[in-house]
Amino acid sequence: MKISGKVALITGGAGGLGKAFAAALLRAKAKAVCLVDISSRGKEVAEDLRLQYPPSQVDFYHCDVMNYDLFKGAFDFVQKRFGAIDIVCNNAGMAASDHNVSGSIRTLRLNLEAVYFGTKLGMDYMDKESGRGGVIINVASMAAFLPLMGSMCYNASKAGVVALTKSAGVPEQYEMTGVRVNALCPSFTETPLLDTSSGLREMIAQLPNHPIMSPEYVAEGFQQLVENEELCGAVMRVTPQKGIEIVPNRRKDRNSSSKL
Ligand SMILES: NC(=O)C1=CN([C@@H]2O[C@H](COP(=O)(O)OP(=O)(O)OC[C@H]3O[C@@H](n4cnc5c(N)ncnc54)[C@H](O)[C@@H]3O)[C@@H](O)[C@H]2O)C=CC1
Ligand SMILES: CCCCCC(=O)/C=C/[C@H]1C=CC(=O)[C@@H]1CCCCCCC(=O)O
Repeated sequence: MKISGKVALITGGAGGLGKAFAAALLRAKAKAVCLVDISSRGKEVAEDLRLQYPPSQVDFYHCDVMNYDLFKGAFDFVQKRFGAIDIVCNNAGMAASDHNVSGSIRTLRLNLEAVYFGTKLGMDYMDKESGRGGVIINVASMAAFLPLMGSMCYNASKAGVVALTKSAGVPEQYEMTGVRVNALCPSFTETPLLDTSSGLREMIAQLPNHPIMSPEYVAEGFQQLVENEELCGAVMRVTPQKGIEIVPNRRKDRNSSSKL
């Protein structure tokens, strides 16, 4: 998809990765980006981006995406203000340690349930009948594949996002909706999230060959998932070791001419 002139909604847009994704779209001349976030910091982030990237429009919508009706309100707001939505990024997320039961349950709800809400709403608002097709990027994590000790629900939520995205992005579904759905799986990235678990930075520092990536680098992968029309149901890893790469899709391989 050509980003120029398009309208985007990004959840968790006040945070480290959300702001970098918004900036990438704005550099590519998106018409409008709406940051949807529970934190009122989103207002200043939107203001900052608006000043950096005129004449694109940048707005903030205060919302808890764990509440379906409130989240739907964000879609209505964006559509009314800017016109048909083209790009949805389900990025809002959190982490909690296994000792924290209520935090772990909240992690499952925000990182997985709200991504289901955003995927369903994205399809409802952008499909060929109500909109003009589009693309949904769901932010998972390398934790979907490499379980981090001490955060069972974080890891499970991210594995769930990968499975949900693959299901939403099967070719038969795309034929009906015209909406591509892809997952982005970054490794450790320099954002405020890294400071929410005590001792996490020390743990990362002890991992061999594990520099923390910049949000701008992860945003390069995000932009490829938006732009490349061939990617649907795709899962992208972004790691400091191997860079930006698409995980081989076994379902596609099975349907291809290869007999392996
Ligand atoms: N930073 C990292 O190392 C990695 C992060 N990720 C994922 O990237 C995504 C973005 O995280 P970061 O930018 O790193 O963290 P961040 O903490 O900077 O941003 C997360 C944003 O989500 C918002 N948020 C939290 N609860 C919300 C709710 N109920 N409704 C709406 N917004 C809500 C927060 O206010 C915050 O602005 C998350 O899904 C995270 O799991 C994935 C891999 C690595
Ligand atoms: C190789 C795996 C890369 C995973 C990248 C990622 O998603 C990182 C997320 C971390 C950000 C804040 C966290 O809390 C997340 C990891 C959780 C680590 C385990 C914390 C356990 C504890 O607090 O006791």
